[in-house]
Amino acid sequence: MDKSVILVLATRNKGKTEEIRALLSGFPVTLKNLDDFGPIAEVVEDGDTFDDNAYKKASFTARVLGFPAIADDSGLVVEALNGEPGVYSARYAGEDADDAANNAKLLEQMAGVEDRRAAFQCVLSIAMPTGQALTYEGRCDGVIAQAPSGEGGFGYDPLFYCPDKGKTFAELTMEEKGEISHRGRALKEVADEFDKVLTWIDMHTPMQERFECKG
Ligand SMILES: O=P(O)(O)OP(=O)(O)OP(=O)(O)OC[C@H]1O[C@@H](n2cnc3c(O)ncnc32)[C@H](O)[C@@H]1O
Ligand SMILES: [Mg+2]
Repeated sequence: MDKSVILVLATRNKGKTEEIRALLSGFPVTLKNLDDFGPIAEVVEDGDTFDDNAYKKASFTARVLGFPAIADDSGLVVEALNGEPGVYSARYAGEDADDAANNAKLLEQMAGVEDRRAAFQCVLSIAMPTGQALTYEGRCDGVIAQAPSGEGGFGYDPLFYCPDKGKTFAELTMEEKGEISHRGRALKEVADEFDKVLTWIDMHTPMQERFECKG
């Protein structure tokens, strides 16, 4: 009998969804999207840190849906901008800003700035309906390019230049990005101790709900 634990992917970002699905493929987990359930309220991401917001998203989703959930809170931290846009990365150019508007604002803020060092950071929270959670982190250093380049990825990828690769994140394949990205590194931490994660989920799951059974 195959055992597969159900995990709800608590994100509304299509780019993240694709990357996390690819990076967790091959692991004994049935990953559900928020769309697989009825409408649920959006979490207010008003935490001061990636940790706070990741936990808020994961624990809210797990509590409301009754399944363990995994959430990603991530963003771009730019040295010369005192860590901005940071936790405001998704709405840097305003509440309803899209990627193009955020990228345009970033370039504007960086006009004439010599120190272009930046890092993508990611915190993953895996939470149970009871509120207990595991936390994983990943980081990737790079520099802000002078102009966008590349068609892949999402968000700030066209402006995030990775010196080791000689390319922006948007010029990498999803697989190449996953090998070095903040998200890829955080998920590698999860993958490295996947047995522990499964045991932990099992321990915090009521007996009758423990596994989806196949075969
Ligand atoms: O909260 P969810 O529903 O997961 O989706 P979101 O897009 O709002 O996600 P965040 O609140 O974590 O905000 C992260 C923002 O940081 C940027 N970002 C994060 N990871 C990125 C990546 O791998 N490549 C490019 N930009 C990224 C991008 O602008 C995201 O919208
Ligand atoms: Mg968000």
